[in-house]
Amino acid sequence: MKAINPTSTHAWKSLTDLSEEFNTIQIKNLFADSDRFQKYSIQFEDVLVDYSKNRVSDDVKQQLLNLASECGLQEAIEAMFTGQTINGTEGRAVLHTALRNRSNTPVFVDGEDVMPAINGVLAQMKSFADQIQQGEWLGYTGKPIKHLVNIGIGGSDLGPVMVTEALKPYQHADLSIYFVSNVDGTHIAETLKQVDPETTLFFIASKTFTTQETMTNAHSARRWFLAHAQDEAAVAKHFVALSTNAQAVAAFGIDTANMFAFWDWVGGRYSLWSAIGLPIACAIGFDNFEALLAGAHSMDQHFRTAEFEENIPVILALVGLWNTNFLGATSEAILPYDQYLHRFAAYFQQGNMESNGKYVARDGGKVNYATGPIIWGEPGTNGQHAFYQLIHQGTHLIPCDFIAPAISHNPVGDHHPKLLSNFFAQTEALMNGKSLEEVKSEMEKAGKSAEAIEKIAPHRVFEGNRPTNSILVKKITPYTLGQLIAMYEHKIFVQGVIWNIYSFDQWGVELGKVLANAILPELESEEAVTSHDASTNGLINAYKSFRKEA
Ligand SMILES: O=P(O)(O)OC[C@H]1O[C@H](O)[C@H](O)[C@@H](O)[C@@H]1O
Repeated sequence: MKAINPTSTHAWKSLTDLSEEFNTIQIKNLFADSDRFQKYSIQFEDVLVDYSKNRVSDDVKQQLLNLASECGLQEAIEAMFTGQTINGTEGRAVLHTALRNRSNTPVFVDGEDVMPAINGVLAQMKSFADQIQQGEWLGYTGKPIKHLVNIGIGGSDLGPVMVTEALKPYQHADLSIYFVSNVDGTHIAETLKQVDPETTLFFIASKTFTTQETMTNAHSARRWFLAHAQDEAAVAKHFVALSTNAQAVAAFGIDTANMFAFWDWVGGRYSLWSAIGLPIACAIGFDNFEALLAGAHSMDQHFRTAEFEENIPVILALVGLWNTNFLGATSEAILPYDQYLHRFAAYFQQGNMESNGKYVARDGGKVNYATGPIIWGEPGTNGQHAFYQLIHQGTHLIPCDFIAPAISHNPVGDHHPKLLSNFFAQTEALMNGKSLEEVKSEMEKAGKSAEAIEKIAPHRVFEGNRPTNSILVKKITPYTLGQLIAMYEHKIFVQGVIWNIYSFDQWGVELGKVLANAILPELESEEAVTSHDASTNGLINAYKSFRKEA
């Protein structure tokens, strides 16, 4: 992959020039072009992406496309899909696309086709998920499994949580699923209260099988289980491992026959397509899991082959980059108008921020431009009654992605048209705003006094001109969800390429882990510590003093 400082490109300079004009240009005025919606929206199968409500013109778009070319995007895409070592700091390929490569064409890593191994694990997953779904996998007292408990954190938690929540309408009626991630004992304790050891299956999900939180929760679950089962041999019926680390799995006491493998070229936050997806397959059935893979594969094909100007992930990435690097946005909100997608923003908080939250460029120098934005969001309409105030009238520019299905899984009364009317209205309001004149005339019509109008009217003005993308899908199915996830994954990839950073490592999470391991033994004794700065010493010593009253 080329290592190019994007600010040194011709396109970056042109975009900088254009940004002066586009910092003040009114999006609503751009709609004087009656073809704008057609020109600035892309439909791929049942996914429609409308980016017309952005401060984007043909010139801006052309320069953004030039930027992508100057930064070697096409070569970078091919490098990823063909298994080249694009994770430069860990010396690894990045092949979540191979996990869902339904065309089954060979994909080589170091001269070896990875598809047979992927297909082997998928077959193992299918056989296991079928047994769970059909009530054939029995617990130590001969009863079928009813409760699925995934123990994992980060990429070994967020994907399966988000997907199983998003696809709840597809979940087997006799199965319930729980997720334990936090090392806070409350998480495992409250979960274990809800399940029955005779009918519970634990998935110990960890790429490394060394993560402190997961191992601590896994040991607690094992102790709890053995307190009931009183038989080590029963563990094999109730614990499976999803990992790349067979040695650590065996050391934990899980038979490697009950291990579902994946590989170091699967990043944690891109791993739901791998064995990490086993709880998904068990909850919604393997056919639906395969449909999820197929949806992602279709988006992969689109991303790899569509011209950049008609390429959804490329366009979303470029528009996001324009907002971040040229129009001053520092965050992006993901706002699904679908209750089932309530963990979607949280999922991409990790996906995006752990991938592109980096200030070190590929050559080891410090970047001189903004990289990954802060990602946040909640489902509409809840967010409207919480934080939209700031999006409409705050001092920060917050580009928003609105996501909604046209068809609801729960067509109750007029809920869905009401939900969607809010989606459409918000994007319109964010763009159009409301002028002082409009507010004044409304207040006059409502019979307000001149004095009241003078005082209140400015507070009721909306500047508007807030950029939004609208992503409308026909229905949230396993297939379209797979498409949406892959769409955002590739958006993140494209931005990382242009920002000239390594999107597939996460060194920034290490320091805190190391320091916590140093502090843990210091918490054992009651003696005051003096080994840190005054604040850290003070906090540790206050903790030791408070806990005496426990
Ligand atoms: O799957 P594991 O090895 O347990 O890792 C779980 C998570 O923890 C790490 O600290 C990383 O920040 C994440 O990228 C990863 O997904």
